[in-house]
Amino acid sequence: MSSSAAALDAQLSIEAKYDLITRDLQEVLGGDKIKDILRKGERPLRCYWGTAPTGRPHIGYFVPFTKLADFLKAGTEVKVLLADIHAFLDNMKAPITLVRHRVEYYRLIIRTVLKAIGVPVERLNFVVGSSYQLTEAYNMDQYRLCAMVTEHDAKRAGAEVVKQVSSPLLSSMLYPGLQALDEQYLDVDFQFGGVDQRKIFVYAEDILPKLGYAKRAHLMNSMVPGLKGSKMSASDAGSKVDFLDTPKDIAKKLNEAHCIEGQVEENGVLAFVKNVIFPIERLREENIAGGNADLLDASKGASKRLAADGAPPNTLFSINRPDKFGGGLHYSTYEAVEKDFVDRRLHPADLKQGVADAISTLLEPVRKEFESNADFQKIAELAYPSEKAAAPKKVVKPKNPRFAHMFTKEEGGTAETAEDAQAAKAAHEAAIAAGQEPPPPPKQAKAATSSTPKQPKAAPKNEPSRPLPSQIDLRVGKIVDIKPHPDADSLYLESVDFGEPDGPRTVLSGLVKYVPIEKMSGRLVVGVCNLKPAAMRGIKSHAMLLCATHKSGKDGGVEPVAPPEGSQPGDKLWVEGYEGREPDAQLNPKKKIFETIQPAYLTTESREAAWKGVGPDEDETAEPKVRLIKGEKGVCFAPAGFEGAGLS
Ligand SMILES: N[C@@H](Cc1ccc(O)cc1)C(=O)O
Repeated sequence: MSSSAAALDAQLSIEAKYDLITRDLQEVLGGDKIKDILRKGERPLRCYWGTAPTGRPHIGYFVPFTKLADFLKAGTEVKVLLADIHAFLDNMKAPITLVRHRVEYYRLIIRTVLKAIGVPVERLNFVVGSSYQLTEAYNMDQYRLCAMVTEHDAKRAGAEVVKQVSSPLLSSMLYPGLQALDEQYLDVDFQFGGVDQRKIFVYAEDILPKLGYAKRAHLMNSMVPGLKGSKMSASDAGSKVDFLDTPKDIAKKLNEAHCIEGQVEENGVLAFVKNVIFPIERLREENIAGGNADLLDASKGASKRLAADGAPPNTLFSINRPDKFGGGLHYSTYEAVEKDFVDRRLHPADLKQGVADAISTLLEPVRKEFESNADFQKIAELAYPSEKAAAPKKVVKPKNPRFAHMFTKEEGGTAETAEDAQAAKAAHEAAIAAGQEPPPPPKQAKAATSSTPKQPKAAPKNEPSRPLPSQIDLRVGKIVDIKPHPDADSLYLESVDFGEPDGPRTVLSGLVKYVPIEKMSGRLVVGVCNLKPAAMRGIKSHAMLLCATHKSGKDGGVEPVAPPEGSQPGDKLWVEGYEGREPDAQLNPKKKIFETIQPAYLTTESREAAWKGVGPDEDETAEPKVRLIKGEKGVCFAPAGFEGAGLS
């Protein structure tokens, strides 16, 4: 520890240290344990942050990095785990032959970036997972753990972190257990990670005491949406800004970022300003105030200030706006940026430009280091050899692409109009095709300055070019009346109360073969409420019940999905991560919105209803993520026996 850092650390009160450790976090589990250790003052706190060296790290990593600085400032001993074994346990995200090169690449890039933002790297302790995970003691513990944990619990723990596939490898089930053991073997008081690690953290809290070890505390930062919205992950390239991108690359990616005028929600650019730019600049100020200005020495690889020369005092972030658009802008708080943006005094184009400049400034020393260091370049090439030869696009895997049993000819009788028939057929085909082809890539909105006169096919402004799961209106309904359809043997004719003032809706469902009428009557269901009404054998259906189809196919059974316990008719349901958006009033059949979203509906191994897809705000090559379908009261479930089922 440098003497100035030690001095600062000694000056801080216990509360101040705790506040520093926990500021900006989304969640803290076991904060009391941390306070106890601080209070006793017998030894420094110890923590670790782990990363599995898979894809190239990108600027989303800035978020945990500023926290590492906070931990150090509060006198905590910080380890950075380069979890090499985890990198291939997770569905071979890093091939075993490449993983050691990736470890070196991660080590180098992380160190270089940390230096650039003024984190005292010499105080960090880098540890490679395999350096202790192959010992006899660790392995014996890992077997003991395996003898205590069910497959179900292990899968559940990894659901948000480990890639979810239909036939999971054994390795993916070992992953969370190893991460739990790491806390013991790295001898820490707390583990820090993104809130996506929460299930693994809770699992660790449960399992370590059973193995006779102490339960650790867990600190979680929120998931910052990528520039295109949603979590930034290392394993999907494309739209993410790489730490080694040139200013030109950065400007281009920013230009394509999701940033709608006046809108704060789902705005990846504003989120970046809030979660990265201000914390980094605050760190810079604190380094100066704390007598650690040496960390900001450009000759040692630190980046420049993001406040313009001559900006008013306290400025942390300046936007170099041309005079003709009102001139430079200078901000000392994120709130002020947000306010200007909401009040439309700050235009998206200027914000994007300002953020692109800021990122370029932050990354300049990183690129310089890379360009002047032949070893660094060699490691990058070894770690990511075929990077330039475009990697094959990942395909969204087939996921029971069976479309609604009510709309197809065999199940639902004949559709009445030619248009309905065509829509149903197209829907069916789209559902099947979704298994073979990824959805079309998002179209980039043209910059405001574009000289292209017209783009007839382009999606209107503010509207995503691929459907959003939130466009589907999912609601809790109650079957208040049910009888067989007078003219179609396979259909029930139901009255379903969706809590609407106009009374219940008429709904047709092709469930006669699968669910006895008495089990349907009075049941709470999940309705898809904004499909264009479709007539079948003379009666129009005004919603569709979301149903699970057994993983072996319809012969295995079809059952309506249940809304969360305690739900009321009319309660809204949504796909996790897409809450708070208004669904379309009615889905335009020509846009095939439901048809694109539906094939990615499924149930998890614990029967939770979910959507496993790639949002329009994500890179289309990203791994589809499992996001639960839920409401205020909890998650929607399929009945027993419908694990890993399709939903339609
Ligand atoms: N699970 C972490 C990586 C990690 C691996 C092992 C650990 O002990 C800690 C963290 C991630 O998703 O990036």
